[in-house]
Amino acid sequence: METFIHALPKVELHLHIEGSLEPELLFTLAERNQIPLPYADVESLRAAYQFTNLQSFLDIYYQGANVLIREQDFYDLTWAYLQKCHQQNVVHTEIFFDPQTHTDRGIPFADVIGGISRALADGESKLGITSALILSFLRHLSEEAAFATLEQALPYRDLFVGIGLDSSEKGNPPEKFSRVFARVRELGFKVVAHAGEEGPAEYIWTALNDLQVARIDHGVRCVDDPALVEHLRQTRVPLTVCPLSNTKLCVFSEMSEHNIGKLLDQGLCVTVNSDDPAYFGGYMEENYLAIQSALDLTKPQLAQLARNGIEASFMTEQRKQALMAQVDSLL
Ligand code: HPA
Ligand SMILES: [Zn+2]
Repeated sequence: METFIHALPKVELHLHIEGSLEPELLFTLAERNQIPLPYADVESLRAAYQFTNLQSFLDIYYQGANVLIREQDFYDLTWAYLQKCHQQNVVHTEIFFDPQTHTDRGIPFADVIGGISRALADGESKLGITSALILSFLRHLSEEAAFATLEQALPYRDLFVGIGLDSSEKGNPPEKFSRVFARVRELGFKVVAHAGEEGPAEYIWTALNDLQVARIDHGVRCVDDPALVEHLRQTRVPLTVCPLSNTKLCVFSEMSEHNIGKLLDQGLCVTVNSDDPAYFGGYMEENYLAIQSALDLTKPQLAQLARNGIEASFMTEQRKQALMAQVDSLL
């Protein structure tokens, strides 16, 4: 199974680049930028990665991002992630970045997007990994702040393809951002949003109807509403599911309780992703392996998950067909 999972040409659609900051690089950057850390060493930092819910993770994740200061830091962060992709046969990745986490600390937007984009260009020319960038608004902040971030981003509009919505979900429903996403759609960007991770199935409906998203990030709580499951099955609006994230943040008590296998068998376009791999214990292959062993998934089921990732991506139809054929050739 390990060989089969490795051989699958994998597409990642739900990855926060700030969540790929491994403790070792975090310490290196803290030293380089002379940022004091409340942890003595890499081991004690890693030991602090014990989460009870989304917010307990976000508090540590935003603290970690404070070591990212220079354009080169954003390059190094992104390049380290792309090397992981290369090792794990991830051939295409669509990456979130959270500009407000950085601009609110006085880091220029240009340095954030510049460093990430420069690494992505090298990822394509040196490693053959294609990619797209998705700017994500922080939903615990105001709609006004999201509008200001959009304005700041527009001079760089050629560097990203879409806009998403992340951070603390409960109490920050999608409709809080209806107007800014209407503007985002007018400008021609793809729209995605985190919904139904911890928040209710209702937030998935409003992400679909108010924000008119092309994909739902997470979405696992759709099962609380059978009419929504049927809608997702019929429309094949993709869910970018993150199994290790869901168990680390106690969305499911253990992997054997995860619903990705059931949703797959019901015909929904569920995909496998790593979310914040440095914090949740694994990249794409570790996520595939974890669900395979806990849910006893077969090779055809794993291949269908890989096909769903290809289908759900923003790649050209031609590239999708070529990758689908590669998956099929493995069965
Ligand atoms: O899983 C997540 N959910 C919401 N916000 C996030 N920001 C990084 N990861 C996440
Ligand atoms: Zn996420």
